[in-house]
Amino acid sequence: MSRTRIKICGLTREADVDVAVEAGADAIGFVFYAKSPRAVTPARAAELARRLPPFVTPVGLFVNATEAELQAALQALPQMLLQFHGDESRADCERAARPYLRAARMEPGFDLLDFASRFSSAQGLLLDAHVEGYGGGGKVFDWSLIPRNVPSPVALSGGLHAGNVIEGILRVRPWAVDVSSGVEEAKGLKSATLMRQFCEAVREADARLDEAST
Ligand SMILES: O=C(O)c1ccccc1N[C@@H]1O[C@H](COP(=O)(O)O)[C@@H](O)[C@H]1O
Repeated sequence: MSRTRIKICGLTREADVDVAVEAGADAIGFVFYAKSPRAVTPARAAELARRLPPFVTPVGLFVNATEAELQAALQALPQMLLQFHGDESRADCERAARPYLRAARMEPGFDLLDFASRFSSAQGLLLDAHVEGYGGGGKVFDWSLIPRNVPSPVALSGGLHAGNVIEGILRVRPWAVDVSSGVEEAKGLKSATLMRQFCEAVREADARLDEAST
């Protein structure tokens, strides 16, 4: 049975966390990047993460964070999965000795297979569109740029919403999907309706994959 994992990223309010969990999110992202409109402090992220039930993973998103910033966030939220979304090297990603996702900023000419081999210690690769400001831009990239034989689990991201995620899943067959601006009513403020619609669309895509395989 297909079960595409769902990550909803950039949550800043308790009510949004509760709806995301109830709608079926497997992971909730907290943005530790001060320039993002969705940025939260480590203390605030820890407060929000206290609402998560077992088996829903908190994910900390970093963009070129300093060692002190990374450690402060890890101290507040020791159980989180790390997501590196900037220009971090493999050594940067490994320095905390924690499981991590590495974001690849997809654009024509980008060699994803080379990137995957450079970041083979990542738990998975998160494929996002190349945008100014590193991410969260709501931009879809050309999914045909993704080779078939990516050796790591792939989280498809970049401009996803309830209206295009079914097509994304059917075409790319990712391990997970990740969404931020596509489920927002305003930057950093998630919409309960859009989050529910997004999760329902993912389940619909899974049902279609199962139907196609019988
Ligand atoms: O959310 C942000 O503000 C952000 C800032 C810097 C880097 C990444 C960011 N978010 C991540 O970007 C992708 C795509 O987001 P969207 O759905 O296109 O808005 C997603 O993985 C977020 O986790």
